[in-house]
Amino acid sequence: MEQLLLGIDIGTSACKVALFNRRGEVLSQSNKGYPLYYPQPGWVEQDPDEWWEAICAGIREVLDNSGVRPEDIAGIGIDGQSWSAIPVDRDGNCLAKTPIWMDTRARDICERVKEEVGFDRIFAVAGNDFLPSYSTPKMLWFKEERPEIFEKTYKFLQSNSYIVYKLTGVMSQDMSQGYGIHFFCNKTCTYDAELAEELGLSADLVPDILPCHAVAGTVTEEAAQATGLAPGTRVVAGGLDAACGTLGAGVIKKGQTQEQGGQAGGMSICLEEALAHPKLILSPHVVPDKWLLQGGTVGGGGVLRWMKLEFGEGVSFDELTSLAEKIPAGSDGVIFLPYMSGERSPIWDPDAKGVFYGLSFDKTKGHFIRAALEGVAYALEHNLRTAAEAGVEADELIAMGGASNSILWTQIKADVTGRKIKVPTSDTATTLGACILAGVGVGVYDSFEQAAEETIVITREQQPDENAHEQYKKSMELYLELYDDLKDTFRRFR
Ligand SMILES: Nc1ncnc2c1ncn2[C@@H]1O[C@H](COP(=O)(O)OP(=O)(O)O)[C@@H](O)[C@H]1O
Ligand SMILES: O=C(CO)[C@@H](O)[C@H](O)COP(=O)(O)O
Repeated sequence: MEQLLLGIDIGTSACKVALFNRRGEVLSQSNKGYPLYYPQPGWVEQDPDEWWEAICAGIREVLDNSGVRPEDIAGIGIDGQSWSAIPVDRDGNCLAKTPIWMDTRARDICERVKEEVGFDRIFAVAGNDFLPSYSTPKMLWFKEERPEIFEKTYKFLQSNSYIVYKLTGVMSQDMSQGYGIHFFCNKTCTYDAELAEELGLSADLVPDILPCHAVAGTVTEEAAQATGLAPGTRVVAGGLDAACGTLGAGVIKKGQTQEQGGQAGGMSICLEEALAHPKLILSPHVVPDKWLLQGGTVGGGGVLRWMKLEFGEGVSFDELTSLAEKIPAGSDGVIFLPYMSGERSPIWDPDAKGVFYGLSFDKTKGHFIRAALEGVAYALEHNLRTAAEAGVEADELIAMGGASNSILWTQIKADVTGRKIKVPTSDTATTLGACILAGVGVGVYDSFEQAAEETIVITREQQPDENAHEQYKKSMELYLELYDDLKDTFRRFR
């Protein structure tokens, strides 16, 4: 009997479900979208039960289209977007929409708590700054602004944990997503109960911690009814989407670096120690005893998705990006600041705005598209330079996410960063990473190294062009200067 593995990715724009064989070949996959809600300026939230509905439909579609026996699925791995704060009661009922990773509603709480508890005390445990995008401030927001919900809250769950619960009835917290909780010690991967109290919370509000590849539970009869899965199928704890994508891109050794091309942008540099930087993001890798020093930007693939929705008039991504092919590197001086919901690393400015600079009558739609693609690449380079300040040098990049489908965009990132970019088989690195976790957890693979060896194939490599890189050094200076010149304006007119 072929041992199959099912990967589920709770992305920002959609959930992806993919059925893999042990060689990492996709037998069937589905993509089911769900809405984002923007109820107030700075608020971005999603409904976990809409995630669940989409995932049930996605699993059924994959099972129907593949024709496999559900019993042949040896394990299920789930990865999800970062920094949720899903309040659930004792019966696991979701009590409210969750603010997602772009949401900055808790910004005032962050400023107050950092005053009261102190940056150093928090950073010493978390290895991350106390910023509104993270889960902890969102838990405090529920406590202070929605006490009627907070009082009924038994646990706050992460995105993947909520779906693990819906499948198995078990509430868990995986190590990689622990980084969203500031009383989770990134070095020891344990809770600091004292810091939880100092922050005004309790470690009892989050589930027990599991390694990402540990079996959290098995599919219940109820979940089997909802999905078509076989009852008893093993489900592992899973992890952070960026970390699973990093694993699925084959980044499991020190210095290897993932380039993130989902809605969010950024990178993850694999480390063998918990090396923090106040302007970057530290999380455990989903691979034990490894860590990821991450740059997480708001404007990743989502910038192009927004342009396609608002200005694309039904064209495909490739048709849209083809307009940029004819525009020279640097977009004839047009610069785009991709700060479309404030910006996370390395500037951490919730007031920052998206900006197109350098327009004149001779500029075309192609200039807008190319400047947008380049702006995302400048944000990536800004994070790589920040990591270098911490003594962490990223060498070659390995691309993942939907944006890695674009040869032009990948070339622009190579030219801006001056680094070679390798692209694995397809943009299913995130679901493949989730499946590798399941495969190691249930014994299909003996190790992560063996799994990566068997499943990950690099299909193309893109080298930086020296002339373009020289041009981009100048554009990068202008990009950085524009933000420095505008940041006070962003704040005064927030
Ligand atoms: N062919 C393409 N060219 C450029 N960008 C693409 C292409 N296909 C998808 N994308 C981008 O990839 C993003 C979706 O990637 P995905 O990894 O599915 O993100 P998420 O998991 O965050 O939903 C979209 O924002 C879209 O802009
Ligand atoms: O914040 C991070 C990682 O630190 C992002 O990875 C978000 O989790 C969104 O992921 P995508 O939906 O863009 O894949």
